[in-house]
Amino acid sequence: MRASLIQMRVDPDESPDFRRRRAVSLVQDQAGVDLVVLPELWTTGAFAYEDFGTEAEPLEGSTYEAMAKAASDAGVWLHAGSIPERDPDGPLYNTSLVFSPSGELAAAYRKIHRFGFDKGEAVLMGAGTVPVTVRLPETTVGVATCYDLRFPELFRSLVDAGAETLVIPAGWPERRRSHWTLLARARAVENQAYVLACGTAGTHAGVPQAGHSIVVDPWGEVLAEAGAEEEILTVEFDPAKVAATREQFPALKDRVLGLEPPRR
Ligand SMILES: NC(=O)CCC(=O)C(=O)O
Repeated sequence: MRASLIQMRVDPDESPDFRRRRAVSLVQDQAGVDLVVLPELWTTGAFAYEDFGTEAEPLEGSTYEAMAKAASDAGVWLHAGSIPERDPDGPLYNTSLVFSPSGELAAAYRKIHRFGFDKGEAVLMGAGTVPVTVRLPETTVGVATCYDLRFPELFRSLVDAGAETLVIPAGWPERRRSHWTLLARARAVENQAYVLACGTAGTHAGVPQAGHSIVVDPWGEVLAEAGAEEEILTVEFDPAKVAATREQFPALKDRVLGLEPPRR
């Protein structure tokens, strides 16, 4: 299976509209791969909190339409990263969209763990509540978004639902780059799954982005890692390696669920 992670530069030099057109053309250029991944909130930037409200779109808004068409033009599965979604009856959500090669929406995932503690995304957006997997012909994909990477229990629930490949769009800052690569490898090793984690390049809202999109195999080996600038990271991987790893080193079978609370 071949996947391309489009590590887009997100900075104030271009408008969200211009970047959307650029994203369409970058996705169209990936015809021939199986899966294309874009980063988190690439229209605004994950830290451009003041733009969330103005750039928010209904689920089936302009980014949805552009990405559905780009997926079908290229004939690829497209994880289109996430958009600031305006729910007509509720708050904003950080919502990821996955399209099939015919341009149908295959999944929408509202980010569960919002970043910012008592400000930013954590107060501007609502929290999703439902983990999401998507069946591709070659593998079952579990989706998560950026800060979710820090919460292993979400990934366990995805694995319990059959996930073999974990796809994580992000807008991760340079300041915590060491956490990004460490956590991506940890999620791969503990879940014996592929991790495809796609970040952004550039600087937006004064926050330099880490880039360093990364693909990790179920043994924790890094198959490919981008640099800090805009880059398309294309990688070939074998989905059958997940079952093989889980069979040869069956640690997931040794999970003990429902532990008693610790004694004090
Ligand atoms: N957009 C995000 O979720 C940022 C996450 C982050 O900076 C971190 O976990 O560190």
